[in-house]
Amino acid sequence: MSKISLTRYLVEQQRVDGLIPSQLRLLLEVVARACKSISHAVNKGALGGVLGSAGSENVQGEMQKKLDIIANEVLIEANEWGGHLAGMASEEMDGIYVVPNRYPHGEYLLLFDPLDGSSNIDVNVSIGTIFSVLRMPEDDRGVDEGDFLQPGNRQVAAGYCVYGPQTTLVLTVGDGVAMFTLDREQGSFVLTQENVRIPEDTKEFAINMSNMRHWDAPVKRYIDECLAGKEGPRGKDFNMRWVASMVADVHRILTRGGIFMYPWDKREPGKPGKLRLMYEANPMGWLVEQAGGAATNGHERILDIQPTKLHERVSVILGSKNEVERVTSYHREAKQ
Ligand SMILES: O=P(O)(O)OC[C@H]1O[C@](O)(COP(=O)(O)O)[C@@H](O)[C@@H]1O
Ligand SMILES: [Mg+2]
Ligand SMILES: [Mg+2]
Repeated sequence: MSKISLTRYLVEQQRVDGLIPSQLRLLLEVVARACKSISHAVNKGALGGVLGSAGSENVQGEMQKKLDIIANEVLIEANEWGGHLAGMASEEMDGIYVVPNRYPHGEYLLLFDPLDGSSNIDVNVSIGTIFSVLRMPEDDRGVDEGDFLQPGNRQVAAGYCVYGPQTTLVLTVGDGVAMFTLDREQGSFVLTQENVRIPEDTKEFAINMSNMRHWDAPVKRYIDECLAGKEGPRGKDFNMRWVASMVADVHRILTRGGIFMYPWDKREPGKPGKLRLMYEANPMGWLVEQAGGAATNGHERILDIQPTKLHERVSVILGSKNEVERVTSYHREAKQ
């Protein structure tokens, strides 16, 4: 059987199934090319001089790694000229990036976390790029931050690329989830799995356990019950995994199920959570839902949250449907 490249897959989505317009297909091809180029940079590691700190801070007050900045530049440069875009927003940029001369051609807005899992870059553990595509509001004359503040249920495409033992691009345009593996010899992404499904039940959870003493009661209750194993109320033993790269943890969940949580905690009570809504939780939440899973902030569906600012943070609970519903119900009960 002949291999199906990402390009052919997208052309089929456009022509045969009429699922995406040609402009969105081209945009996604440009994003994939940028990811390929980031993958090459990641692979060079110390040989390419790309490891280590950049010595600067981003808008969130986090130290930037060299690769955070390189990945951001690769995505901006690739999409500035090739992507039917009106504007871009990134974890690594304070404000939005208005694509020059976009009007009337820029139909879309692209948001990304150029390099997710920054703490893993230097130690050669999986990292990735997360992206989300929104439509540019039509009646608008100029691009401003307000145009980006759309809930996740308005995304037209979302995905990530994980740079691990393999480089894998995972994509949804609202018709299920497909995975593409980078064939380095051919230089192209090849379809390796379609109709990805997350099992509804799981015995595996992912959470940073070192924050346990700071959690809220519903999260503590859920994890306590998992830890109690066969003898506890769940009647089964659980396993734990925490890569500390959301892309890698979500990739595992899309591959074999599980629940991922980065909940609100008492360390910084004013912040809803650590992860960012627009370019981490929304794209991951949509991918997980498209694969039959669920994603909430403990109280509501992530995709229904109306953002109020670009770098808004959110509490995240996502993965196998029955587990996410259980944690969400514990939050509901605690509120009553
Ligand atoms: O350091 P911790 O608390 O384990 O947090 C890990 C989480 O932080 C993140 O690395 C945040 O992403 P960035 O690296 O893009 O800031 C997630 O990928 C991951 O789930
Ligand atoms: Mg991130
Ligand atoms: Mg990042």
